[in-house]
Amino acid sequence: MRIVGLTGGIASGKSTVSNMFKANGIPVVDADVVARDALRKGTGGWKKVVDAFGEEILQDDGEVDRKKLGLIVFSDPDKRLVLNRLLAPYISSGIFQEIFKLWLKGHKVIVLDVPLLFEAKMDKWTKPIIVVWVNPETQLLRLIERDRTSEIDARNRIDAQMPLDLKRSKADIVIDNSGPFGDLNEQFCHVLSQVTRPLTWTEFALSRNGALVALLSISVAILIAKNASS
Ligand SMILES: CC(C)(COP(=O)(O)OP(=O)(O)OC[C@H]1O[C@@H](n2cnc3c(N)ncnc32)[C@H](O)[C@@H]1O)[C@@H](O)C(=O)NCCC(=O)NCCS
Ligand SMILES: Nc1ncnc2c1ncn2[C@@H]1O[C@H](COP(=O)(O)OP(=O)(O)OP(=O)(O)O)[C@@H](O)[C@H]1O
Repeated sequence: MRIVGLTGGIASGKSTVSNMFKANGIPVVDADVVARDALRKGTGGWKKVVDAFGEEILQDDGEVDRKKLGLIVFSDPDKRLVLNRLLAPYISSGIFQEIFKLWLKGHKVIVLDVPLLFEAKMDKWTKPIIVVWVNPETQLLRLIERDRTSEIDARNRIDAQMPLDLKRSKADIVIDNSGPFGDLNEQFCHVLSQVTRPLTWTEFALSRNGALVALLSISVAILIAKNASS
């Protein structure tokens, strides 16, 4: 199974690109959805976060007030680190469960949409890595408009992530989403054909699966040689 990594900055257009993959029959594991489930009332993640941040982050119904928690952690790097550390095990195990389910269903290509793919070091599990890039002015405007938030909060959220230009430098494929939807569509068609084409022998040999097959073949060859000589 090929796991394609999809990442980018906040409001750079990852979900928009994810929806395009889904519309083309490619399943997407969305880390934001997994992270939301990890913070639902009564879960292990919820208990740890309430213990650390106090009941004042809760709404009347006991669910976490995400807006409130967001304002706290996006303006304080130390608190954000605490939240990240508390939720990380639940998020990674949730992501692997989702991947496993899709593997059992026999999917050949899936997309892993993880905003913090590089920060969480999950990039080594994905190939190719697609980075959705957008110019800083457009990113800020789209974020303020979509989340109906203040410029300060939007800037805090952008600054909470690895710089988008650095992410772009680590990408196998870059989608520039600074233009209109039509431009994005055009780039997406090209990307879709790239990620759905079969791997070349060289790409396969250099992949983890290739290394695994090589290791197994060598082990079998050694076993056969040992049996033949005894
Ligand atoms: C702080 C929370 C409650 C704010 O919730 P809110 O509904 O306002 O935002 P939402 O979850 O939809 O995230 C929106 C975007 O913010 C960015 N973001 C989220 N968490 C983080 C983080 N810890 N660090 C940097 N950026 C983040 C991502 O680009 C994400 O796509 C929430 O983001 C959260 O629980 N974050 C910690 C879990 C996490 O790391 N999620 C990212 C999945 S890899
Ligand atoms: N090419 C485009 N032209 C105009 N608006 C766009 C374009 N691409 C995305 N948008 C809008 O920009 C906003 C951010 O896009 P989207 O939600 O896909 O970003 P994201 O990277 O998934 O964000 P997050 O990290 O917060 O999950 C949305 O309101 C979306 O409709």
